[in-house]
Amino acid sequence: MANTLADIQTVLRIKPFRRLWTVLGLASFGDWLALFATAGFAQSLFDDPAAKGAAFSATIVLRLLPSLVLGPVAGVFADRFDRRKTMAACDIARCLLIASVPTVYLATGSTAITVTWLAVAQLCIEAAVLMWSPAKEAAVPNLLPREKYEAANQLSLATTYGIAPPLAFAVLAILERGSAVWSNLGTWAEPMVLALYIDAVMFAILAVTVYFFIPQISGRYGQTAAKATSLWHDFVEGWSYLRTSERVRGLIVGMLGAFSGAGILIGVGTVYAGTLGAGDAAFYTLAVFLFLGLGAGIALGPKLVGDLSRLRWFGMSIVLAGAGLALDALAPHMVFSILGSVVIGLGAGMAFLAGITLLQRETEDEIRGRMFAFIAVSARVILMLAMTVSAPLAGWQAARQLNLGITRVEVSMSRILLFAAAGLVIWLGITAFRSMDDKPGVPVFADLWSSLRGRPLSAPLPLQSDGFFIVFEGGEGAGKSTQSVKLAAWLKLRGYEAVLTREPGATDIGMRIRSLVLDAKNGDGTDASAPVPRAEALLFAADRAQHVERVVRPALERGAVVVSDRYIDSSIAYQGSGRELGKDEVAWVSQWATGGLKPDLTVLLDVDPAQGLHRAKAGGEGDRLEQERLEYHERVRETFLGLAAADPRRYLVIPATGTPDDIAAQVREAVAERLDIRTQTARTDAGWPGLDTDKDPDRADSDYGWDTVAEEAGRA
Ligand SMILES: Nc1ncnc2c1ncn2[C@@H]1O[C@H](COP(=O)(O)OP(=O)(O)OP(=O)(O)O)[C@@H](O)[C@H]1O
Ligand SMILES: Cc1cn([C@H]2C[C@H](O)[C@@H](COP(=O)(O)O)O2)c(=O)[nH]c1=O
Repeated sequence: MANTLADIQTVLRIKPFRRLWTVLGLASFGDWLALFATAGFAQSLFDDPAAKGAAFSATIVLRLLPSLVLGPVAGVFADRFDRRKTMAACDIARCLLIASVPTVYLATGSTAITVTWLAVAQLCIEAAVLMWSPAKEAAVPNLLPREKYEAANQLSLATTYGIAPPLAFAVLAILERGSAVWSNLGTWAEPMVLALYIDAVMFAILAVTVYFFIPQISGRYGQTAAKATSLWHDFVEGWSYLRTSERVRGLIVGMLGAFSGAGILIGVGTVYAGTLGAGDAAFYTLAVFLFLGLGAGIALGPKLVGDLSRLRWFGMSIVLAGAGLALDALAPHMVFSILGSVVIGLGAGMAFLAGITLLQRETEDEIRGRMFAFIAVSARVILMLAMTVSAPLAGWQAARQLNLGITRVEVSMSRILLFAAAGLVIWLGITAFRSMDDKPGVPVFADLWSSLRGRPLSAPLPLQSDGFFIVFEGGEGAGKSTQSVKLAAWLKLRGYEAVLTREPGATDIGMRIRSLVLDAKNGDGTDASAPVPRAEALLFAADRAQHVERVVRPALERGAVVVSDRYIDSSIAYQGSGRELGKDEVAWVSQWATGGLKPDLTVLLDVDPAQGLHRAKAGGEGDRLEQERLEYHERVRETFLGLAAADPRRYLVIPATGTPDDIAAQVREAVAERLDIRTQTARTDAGWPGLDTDKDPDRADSDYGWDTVAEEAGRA
């Protein structure tokens, strides 16, 4: 379901989640503050500009290293122990470690000791973050109903990446600007020292909040005894879960694909920006647009795609990010690069949101922490690897000009790498899509288009069928009844179980609907009691739902050949075009009503409406629809022909001007080809189920009327 502001307000009304969200916001703020304050503090210990730069980047690298060692076990902790206690303990640890850095300096006054301790503290802070994050991610689903996960994730991601970093920078800027005032108080009040102490106090408050005010985070640990299995067992269990769950594997493959693309993009970014000839600012401009796209994807993605399957959305978003990379790789001008960056951001943002939400939905509480830890660690490793490999490669070999006639493109190693990244990401996106698709058989673009318009296509209901579904369509008097009876009789003669049926009216309910929609004068004898167009469309759809569920599906599941006089196309033509209700809308209603059941073959008997109506009325007035004006029937005919032209493999169009026998021969030929009848012997020599064996197919018209059909099919 697409999220609205109301959904976000709803999740914030859930007290435990509101508190956890506040904790998350403050913790993210604290993390960013700690990261940059420690880096800034390390810088302030040196005077030499080169040493300052090295100190800054070394502090950040130190924060990334522990994930390689500790990452795999962090998730085991999150799943094994009470998550509330894990989070509170990590917050206390962070408080003490952050406070210790300036304290060691103040106490010893030694740069060497402080730097050494800072390195140790950085490693330990990161270890605490590694334990805290999967515990928090895994706890969220225990506080919310399933359908609210996505809105909660939107809120969390916006807080972590949209609100917390600028707030942390703002605090650092204020502390720096006011340094002239508070530095006079002593070394302890220098900007970065103050920032670290403020941060430490905040983590202490968070520990208290988590421990005493959000008991719900404990979840199952609140009720059950501690686990009896070993840490190693839990670790191995996490890995084997990855092997057995195809969906979770698809999710992880997709997410890691996206991260490898991001790593290559960051690695080649500056060199690539240079090939655009747009000056030094080009790299930063592209980064800004990338983040704008990312934010838009997270904030607006769910609203944009509406009710599109989230499993499909995930794969499609990754492919979109890959397409953005390809656009960047080929961009002849800065404008295209900006567009490419926005597309990458959009795709990555949507994939990130969908991925986290799906992982929360798809994984059991017992294993969730390990899955989140796995993603966090692999993402960091892949990101670092992709950056370190692609950055030096990007500058390899000078760029060459490629003349494309209308424009010149600078072909450089950075673009080749971007193109390779695009290929990789698209391939992984498609792989993830395939392994997770929950609507196999539903065309991807039609589904996406319908979802953007608010009506996603539903997955076809499962059908175990050896049967074959043939439908006759066409205007009034085209000869559908004549031909369907002939075909059913011929099939029976060949030994098939042929079920002859029709719409509307193949079931008891259908008979009543038929009378409601077709009787020329209803109830009081006036047109006022006739169904209005939308009611008419829904009545036909209701008849169809009953018909498919009670007659068609069971017959197909038995392996029968079903021959139906009219089906969905009649609704598209008569109600969609004739009544001008909209072909797509009417098709969607029928698709839903039938659970997506499509005919294997549709025989369209094409007749000039004037001629067909003349035949059908046979001197009488005709039913309510036959009394419609000629233009109405012209529209119906055009629509039938249009549907057939759009899918020629599924349709056989026969002009209804030949004799009934000529037409029947053409139909038989097409059906025989599809059922491979010539190469088969009759299925039974003893007779046909439900029919007398001595019936002559040539007399089928008179012998096998609709009553026989309905009885055979078993009216419901
Ligand atoms: N090929 C044909 N040539 C001439 N007349 C035909 C042909 N096929 C059927 N008819 C006659 O046309 C009339 C209508 O035929 P039929 O009931 O089979 O058409 P239909 O398409 O099922 O009509 P409706 O849409 O009204 O149910 C019948 O009298 C039938 O004998
Ligand atoms: C299934 C279906 C039918 N109709 C119309 C078309 C005809 O006018 C009648 C059916 O009469 P028939 O003699 O049985 O062919 O109903 C429709 O308008 N929409 C539909 O979906």
